[in-house]
Amino acid sequence: MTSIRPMPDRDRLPHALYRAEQVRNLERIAIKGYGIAGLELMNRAGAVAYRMLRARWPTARRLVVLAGVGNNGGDGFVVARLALADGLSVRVLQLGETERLRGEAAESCAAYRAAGGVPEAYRGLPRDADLIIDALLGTGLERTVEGIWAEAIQAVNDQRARVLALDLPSGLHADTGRALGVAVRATATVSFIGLKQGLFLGDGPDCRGEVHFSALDIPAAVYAREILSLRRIDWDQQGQLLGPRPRTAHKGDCGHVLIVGGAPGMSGAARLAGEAALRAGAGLVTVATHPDHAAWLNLNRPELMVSAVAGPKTLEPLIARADVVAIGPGLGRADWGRRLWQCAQGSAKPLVVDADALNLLAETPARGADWVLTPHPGEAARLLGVRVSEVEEDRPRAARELQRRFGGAVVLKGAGSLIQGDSQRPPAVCSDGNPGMATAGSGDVLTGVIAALRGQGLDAEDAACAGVCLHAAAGDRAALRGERGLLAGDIVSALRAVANGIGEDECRFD
Ligand SMILES: NC(=O)C1=CN([C@@H]2O[C@H](COP(=O)(O)OP(=O)(O)OC[C@H]3O[C@@H](n4cnc5c(N)ncnc54)[C@H](O)[C@@H]3O)[C@@H](O)[C@H]2O)[C@H](O)CC1
Ligand SMILES: [K+]
Repeated sequence: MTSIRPMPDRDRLPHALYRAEQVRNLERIAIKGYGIAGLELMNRAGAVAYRMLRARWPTARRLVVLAGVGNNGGDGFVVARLALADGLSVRVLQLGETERLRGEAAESCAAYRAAGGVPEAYRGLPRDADLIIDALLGTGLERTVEGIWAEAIQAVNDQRARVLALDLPSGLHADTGRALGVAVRATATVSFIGLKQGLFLGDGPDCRGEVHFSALDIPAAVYAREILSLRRIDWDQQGQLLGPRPRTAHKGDCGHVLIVGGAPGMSGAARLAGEAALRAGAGLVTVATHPDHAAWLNLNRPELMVSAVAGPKTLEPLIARADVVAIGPGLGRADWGRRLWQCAQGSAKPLVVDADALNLLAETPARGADWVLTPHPGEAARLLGVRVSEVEEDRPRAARELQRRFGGAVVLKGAGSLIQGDSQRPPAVCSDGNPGMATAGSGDVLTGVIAALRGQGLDAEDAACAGVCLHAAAGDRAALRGERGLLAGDIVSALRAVANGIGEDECRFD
């Protein structure tokens, strides 16, 4: 029986992500190199999807399969045939002419007919479906969805029954995660052979629902023949990079982080970054900030050390004492911020560069071997001299170009933050996180977290990957009390429990 990774929990989802062409290559190797027929793969895919839907929604009795004219549709016919054999009520609504079906898809349709099934031309969605199976489009999506295909997808999104997408939500581009016109918003997606990177990029997080995966029992040796284009990371995996604290540890062993920022009126950004660095395990944290508010910046967080800096002369000794410098939160682009940025940039210390320091870098580009840049799409666009839409159109490409031009490790923030380092490893995309984290100060918290991990000995790329995942997992923990109204300070409050692997139900104190 084909094994499936049944539950959508990220622990069992593979970390390897692929583009459509790579999955087709894996299919080709499985078929040509291991003699697994295309029809056999399709039958396995349909069987996996059918077993998964029966386990996930055992009371669903009335299924509607929306079938396209390619092999994604073929998967749908397999599901329909199995449902029919189980005595469920099932209707297959065909988009495009059934006569256009070819190869394995035509054979699956014929098997469905032989079992007593009668495909119908799509003329709208029935209102009594318990479950809709989206078998319209998979990795063969070639163009913007229009006409009756767009109407059908919109009808699926407008109705209330649960939706299981086969391989990909129809209309979602397998490589970029962009919805081409319109895409199905699925309750769950079951992906086959290779987990598609588009499920974790662009519109993917909004369309995919729960993610399930099956390799369809393709031999592991097949995967050795295809390099990853992207790797999925999460805190469950990245947390391993931080071993337990030595019993003899003292604060000097855990890194001294210097946060530089907080121009007049923007002290909160520097304060958030500093507190986040403490909560992510830094031994010492100093905030170098504007004299206007230095005296009270740490009033209710005395563990933070605060120094008023007027310019390079007062900043240099603080940089000399630090292990890592995070510059940018609330820095501003006035003369004060500019002079501090030039001073920090000229130091030999590992840097984490965020917010206005990135905008100053965009004005006077430079390369850094050992820094971590953390742009959001707007800052990335300024650094690259392009429109934001071009960054968002192909995020892996934008991250690659940023790393090529500026060096170090780059975190391209957004839904599915991307990390591109200068090692031979493929870029990484974090699958933790939620829209509640799109809130003022969230980026400042991330800057503090990455700086703290850098100060605890991780290199730029590892600190960026682990920092993004810790920040996102803390955001998910904070979102247990609701995404709307989630504050950056809530993320800070969740860091400690998540960093120590303590579950939500194990700690009821704030
Ligand atoms: N190959 C195998 O052994 C397996 C494949 N699996 C499933 O197959 C699909 C990929 O199938 P493919 O036929 O390449 O493409 P699609 O079914 O996704 O559809 C292509 C089909 O649709 C037309 N089309 C493309 N874009 C549009 C559009 N915007 N509007 C309308 N029509 C469009 C195109 O002309 C083609 O005719 C894969 O995702 C899996 O689901 C099995 O899972 C494993 C074995
Ligand atoms: K689909």
